[in-house]
Amino acid sequence: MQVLLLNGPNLNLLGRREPGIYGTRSFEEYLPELREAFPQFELEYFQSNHEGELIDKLHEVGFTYHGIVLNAGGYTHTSVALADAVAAIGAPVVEVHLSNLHAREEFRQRSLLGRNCVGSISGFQLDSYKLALHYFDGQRPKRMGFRV
Ligand SMILES: O=C1C[C@@](O)(C(=O)O)C[C@@H](O)[C@@H]1O
Repeated sequence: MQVLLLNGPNLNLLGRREPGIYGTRSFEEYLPELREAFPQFELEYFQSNHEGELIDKLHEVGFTYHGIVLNAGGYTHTSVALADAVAAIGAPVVEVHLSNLHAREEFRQRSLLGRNCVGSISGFQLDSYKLALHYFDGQRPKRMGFRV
């Protein structure tokens, strides 16, 4: 089952960018740990600093993948177009953030995407992604008590 991990602007600098807020590990460092923890999923990772590329990626996988874990970075708070793309596709999207948005500046406390997502996870650093994948794991079809 395919799941897309989609990161938006500036998340390519994780580990170097404001480490007091976002931690000291890059996403590339974390990814193998995530893949090991969830061997049941085929995890594809895509990052872009460009709004249109993020939208194109959502369109590309949004009608075939099992789910999408989306950290839209700053676009979370500004992008109607990205929010529309999340609403347009069929795959469920879980919004994630490393930092606890509720404990930050007021402009970060509003997500334009949130209403179109199945849920939002914020504040658990890189483990926010793990928690999102646990949600998708719980959504897998089960038969006779065994995972299929
Ligand atoms: O780029 C980011 C990262 C972020 O999405 C997070 O993961 O905590 C929070 C956003 O407000 C910020 O613009």
